[in-house]
Amino acid sequence: FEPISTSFIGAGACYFGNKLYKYLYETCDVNWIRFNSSNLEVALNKELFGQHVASRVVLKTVTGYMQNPNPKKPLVLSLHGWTGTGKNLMSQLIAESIYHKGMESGFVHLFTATAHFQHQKHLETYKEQLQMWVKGNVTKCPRSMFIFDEMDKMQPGLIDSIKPYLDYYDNLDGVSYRQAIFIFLSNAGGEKIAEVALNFWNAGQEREEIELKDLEMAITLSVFNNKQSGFWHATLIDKHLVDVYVPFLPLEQKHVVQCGLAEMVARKMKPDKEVVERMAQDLNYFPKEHRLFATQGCKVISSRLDYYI
Ligand SMILES: Nc1ncnc2c1ncn2[C@@H]1O[C@H](COP(=O)(O)OP(=O)(O)OP(=O)(O)O)[C@@H](O)[C@H]1O
Repeated sequence: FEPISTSFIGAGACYFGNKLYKYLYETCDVNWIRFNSSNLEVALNKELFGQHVASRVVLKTVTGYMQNPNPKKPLVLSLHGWTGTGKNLMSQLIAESIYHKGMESGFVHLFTATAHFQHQKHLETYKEQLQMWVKGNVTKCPRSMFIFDEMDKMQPGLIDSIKPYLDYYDNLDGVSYRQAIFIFLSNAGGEKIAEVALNFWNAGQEREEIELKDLEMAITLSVFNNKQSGFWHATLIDKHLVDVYVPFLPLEQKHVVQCGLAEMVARKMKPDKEVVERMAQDLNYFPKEHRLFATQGCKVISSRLDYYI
């Protein structure tokens, strides 16, 4: 028997203890994982410049998937485009719209080909480790996110090892992968996408008129034809396990200026358009005769800016 006051205090302490625990230690529940479609929309509009096709496709696909209580397979996105055009940034924005801790979440896993799967001779070990890692983490938290950067540098065959997890199975060895999210990033298709953007420009059409259907062929052709890429022969392509191929357009000078201004704001500086325009003017652009697209996108902005301020 416990006097009422002590049991109340005990319950209160337990409640707050539990809250504190959840606050300090991330848990796989709505306290830490809650998708917010409007947050994603706002972030895409505010932070990702010049990518109207990618923004639209990702917002629709991720929202549809996250709002489906019973998806038939995990979400698989493949992001393609020229260097420095915002593919990593996009993955970050998706992670932030789902996980309270964004990329810092213990449920978000980033793999980079050149860092994690460097040595060709270890391919079999990598395959085993990758399978174990994905299985272990989805067992711990079904709503786990796996991002594979530099897919075009990934050894062919490696991604095939996790193919069963991306498929339409109800469960595999008692684990269901249907709540998991896989995002592949690659430069494959970047040149073809740039070609399409250039054709629009040559024809006097607005960049904003470019639609997904204008770019889809460019991506799939490059992905299928690159024998060196991690996608080559990957059965996940043959089996149509990728839900959507997301094209990233090459960035123009005005987008580089936007990146520069955003960088100044991020550094808590007063945005100075003149400084940023001077920096943007000195960057390299292609094709040479038109100086239309930034060769390195927005990638070098944060280091370059230092020379101009
Ligand atoms: N479209 C964009 N809008 C806003 N910022 C961008 C955009 N593209 C790139 N950036 C900025 O440039 C830097 C590099 O971008 P990010 O890493 O996302 O490019 P990426 O497409 O993944 O490049 P890579 O293919 O070389 O890995 C980041 O600081 C990012 O914030």
